[in-house]
Amino acid sequence: MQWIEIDGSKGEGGGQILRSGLSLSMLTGKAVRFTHIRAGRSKPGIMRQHLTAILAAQQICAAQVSGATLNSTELTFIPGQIKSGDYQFDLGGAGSCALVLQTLLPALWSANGESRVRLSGGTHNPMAPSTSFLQQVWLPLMDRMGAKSTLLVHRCGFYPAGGGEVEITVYPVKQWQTLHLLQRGKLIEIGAQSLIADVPDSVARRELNIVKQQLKVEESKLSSVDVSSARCAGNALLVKLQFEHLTELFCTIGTKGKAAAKVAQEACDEAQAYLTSTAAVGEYLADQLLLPMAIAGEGSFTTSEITDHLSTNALVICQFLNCRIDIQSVDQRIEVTIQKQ
Ligand SMILES: Nc1ncnc2c1ncn2[C@@H]1O[C@H](COP(=O)(O)OP(=O)(O)OP(=O)(O)O)[C@@H](O)[C@H]1O
Repeated sequence: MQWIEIDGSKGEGGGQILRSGLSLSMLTGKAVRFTHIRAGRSKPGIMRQHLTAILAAQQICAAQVSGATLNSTELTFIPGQIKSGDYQFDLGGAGSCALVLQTLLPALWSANGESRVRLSGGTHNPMAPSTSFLQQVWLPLMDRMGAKSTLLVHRCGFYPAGGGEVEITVYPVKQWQTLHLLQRGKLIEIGAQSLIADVPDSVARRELNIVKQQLKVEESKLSSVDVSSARCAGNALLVKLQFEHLTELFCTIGTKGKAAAKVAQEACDEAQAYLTSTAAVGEYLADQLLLPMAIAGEGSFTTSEITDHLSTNALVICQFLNCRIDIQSVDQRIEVTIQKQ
């Protein structure tokens, strides 16, 4: 058997190397051996969120797996056939539902039939895409690439208790479409939403007022949403920028002891930095577009910087797929081009 060897200490050295490797192993049927998993993190090895992704991937493609335990730094994964169907997975805390879903979706899009996945965990986490980001930014772009799905968030889940409930219906891809996102086009609208769970509405108001002043947002485009059925108190501020060719969303998380003004300032700073650049795609979206574009066989986008996540993900993808990913600086922005070889 031919093995793909992935050294998890390379480049960014985090969980994305493992997740992208799993997605591609399921999709291509190639066996993979991971070593030095998350060696770049202060607590290396497989954490709860990664373990859920591994076990979910194993179930979906009947894989033979060894090393799938918490803190393990090595894993082997021999994929079998992808099966569409109904699945349910639990992150057992506030681990990111979005990251687990992103791991599984490429395989489910390539399955023969429709699938439904229910997942419990965190919906709005720091350092991960929120389910709002998936719903409003990433999945609509996947849709344009021919990969359709419907994501419902039945309950929000915040750190530390989690308990968010999401459900996604995934439809098989008939034909991948090429997507080119070189320009963002004209700004159509800026809006902001503050999600609050057992947090006073005055916190949401303070956040929204800062966004209103700094980003010049109309009052009618601001809203606070009470999501109090969440298992623990929580707050997420979402700033949405809708352009002619795509939507970007910046999400910052409010935690106990963090001032509402700071939560709002972080979101405004991220949005401002993006608005000031001429790139179409923000830094987080950039690394999350690479894999689907490589699966589609072709694609391109502009972004503002070459993050470690972007360059490391490109290396992992090229270990599995016969493609070429060019990342180069052109006119004060970064142009990323993906082509089949
Ligand atoms: N605010 C954000 N909005 C959207 N996506 C985000 C945001 N913050 C981080 N991400 C995305 O989350 C992913 C994080 O990957 P990373 O490998 O760091 O995560 P992880 O598995 O939780 O790992 P680790 O604990 O190893 O850091 C990246 O794809 C990144 O683009």
